[in-house]
Amino acid sequence: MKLQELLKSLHPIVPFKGENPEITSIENDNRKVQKGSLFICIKGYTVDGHDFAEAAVAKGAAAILAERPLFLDVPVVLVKDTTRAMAVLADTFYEQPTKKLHLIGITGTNGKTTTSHLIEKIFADAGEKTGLIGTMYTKIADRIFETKNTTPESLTLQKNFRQMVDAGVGLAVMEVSSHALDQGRVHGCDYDVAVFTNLTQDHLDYHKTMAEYQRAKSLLFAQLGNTFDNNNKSKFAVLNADDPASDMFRRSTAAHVITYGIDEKADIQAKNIHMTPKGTNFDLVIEAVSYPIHMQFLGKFSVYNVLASIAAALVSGIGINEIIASIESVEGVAGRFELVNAGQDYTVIVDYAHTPDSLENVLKTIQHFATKRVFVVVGCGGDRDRTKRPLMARIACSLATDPILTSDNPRSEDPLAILKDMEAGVEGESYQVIPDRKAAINMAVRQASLGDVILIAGKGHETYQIIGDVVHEFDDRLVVREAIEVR
Ligand SMILES: CC(=O)N[C@H]1[C@@H](OP(=O)(O)OP(=O)(O)OC[C@H]2O[C@@H](n3ccc(=O)[nH]c3=O)[C@H](O)[C@@H]2O)O[C@H](CO)[C@@H](O)[C@@H]1O[C@H](C)C(=O)N[C@@H](C)C(=O)N[C@H](CCC(=O)O)C(=O)O
Ligand SMILES: Nc1ncnc2c1ncn2[C@@H]1O[C@H](COP(=O)(O)OP(=O)(O)OP(=O)(O)O)[C@@H](O)[C@H]1O
Ligand SMILES: N[C@H](CCC[C@H](N)C(=O)O)C(=O)O
Ligand SMILES: [Mg+2]
Repeated sequence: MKLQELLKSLHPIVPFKGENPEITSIENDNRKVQKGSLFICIKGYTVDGHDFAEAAVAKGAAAILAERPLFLDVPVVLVKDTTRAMAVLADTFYEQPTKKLHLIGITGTNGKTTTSHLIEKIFADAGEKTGLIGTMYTKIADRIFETKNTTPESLTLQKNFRQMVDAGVGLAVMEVSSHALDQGRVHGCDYDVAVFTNLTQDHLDYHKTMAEYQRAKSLLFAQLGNTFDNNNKSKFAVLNADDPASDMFRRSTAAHVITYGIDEKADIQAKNIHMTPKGTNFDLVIEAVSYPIHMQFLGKFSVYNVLASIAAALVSGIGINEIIASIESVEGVAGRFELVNAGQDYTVIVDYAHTPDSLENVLKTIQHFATKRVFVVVGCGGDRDRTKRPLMARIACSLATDPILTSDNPRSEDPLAILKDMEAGVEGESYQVIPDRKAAINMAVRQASLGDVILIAGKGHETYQIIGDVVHEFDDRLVVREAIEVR
């Protein structure tokens, strides 16, 4: 595509003039630039992309998009906000791929990864080629890629959507983080369905207040559009009737609103929830018709994820019986309430609970079936919301008999300082502090006996531990398995 044609999509008040090279790709990382690339300079939180423009030209960049004048041998196009412009250009360059996909976005503090996997499974079982973007990976039909962020920036996102369209994908489901909404990473995404899971404390390091965090989440619903029929497709907001934040999201959107819930009246409702050691049974009630559901997950929080998935699939036109069959066949999602069985006579669960609410939910679920001691091995991530640390420690101490406070991903912080922050919430309580995560897991395994439960919380599917700048191999599931085997 020619540079001038690409730039038209920015709708400048005065048209850009000058040279008109062929643009072969768009990049915002100089290390990925090839001959003919348009290099976009982004002023980041860590470094300023403008500082890499010269290196980009040396690698063959044909043009530069910047926020300030740069004196280089290729055309330099100036805009006020390169991040915003990048979303527009990416959408144009990749030929508006989201218009060709049925796109479902999921936001909320907890449950996004789980719900996105459930939705993906329902569509796959219905015979659709699927794509998924989220915390664990990006999946494009049968190919899986590792991802750095839960929601990538606009350039990567639109490129992935284009690859999905080219691979014949019909349904794309993605997690939409509050950071992504705040930073405009999803500008240009033409969502058909937006799903809200729940809003509880997390990420206050970034958003500062819960009101700001909620405002960021509300953008997904506001950005569903203001028309009722877009190419004859209706847009839907799927909201959690039991979460007070839904009211603001309902008021933020022109889309049709479908609610799901347990306690409050909702369009899609779960009643008579009954938990067994093997799963959860409930009655799904939709417009006075009741369907018995036997799912293999545990916990009230899992019922919410299932209801949200059912709602998203229903408004997308999948039949209720197909949806139920699919949901009932799901065994679980990696690292979410994942059982580790290595022949031991006590229960071991690895779970990704890294917020106060998720830790509380998981421990309360365990309390439903635990008859003896409950060990919890838990830490808090470094360079993340500090205010959740004492809360998580308090929850661990009040809902487990044997709390062991340890490290999660300390990142650039001192692990002992993070533990001090946690301990501030549990003065006078009885707990152990073992900063080394492996030693903490070993301790739980050494002390557990017949009928006890060990919950290893916070890292779920993660296969690494970040200490300082170093990413060490670390998988809770493998570490605990080894501990059980050598005991
Ligand atoms: C605070 C934040 O959101 N940071 C994101 C941001 O990084 P940044 O602003 O520091 O980027 P930077 O390193 O300064 O780079 C600026 C520019 O220079 C370019 N550059 C940089 C180096 C170089 O050698 N050459 C070069 O061209 C970069 O490509 C970039 O265009 O842009 C990066 C690229 O998109 C993101 O990967 C990065 O996420 C970091 C890793 C992060 O930790 N983000 C977290 C807070 C986050 O976004 N989390 C949410 C999920 C949370 C949840 O729901 O639990 C998520 O969606 O992942
Ligand atoms: N609906 C829910 N409500 C509360 N807690 C939940 C819910 N679903 C899952 N959890 C808990 O939260 C943890 C994380 O779940 P999941 O990975 O699905 O959430 P997420 O929103 O994708 O998280 P992240 O923002 O880190 O990507 C689970 O391991 C479980 O402990
Ligand atoms: N997406 C979350 C993941 C947290 C996982 C936990 N293990 C940690 O490192 O804090 C975040 O970046 O805040
Ligand atoms: Mg996730």
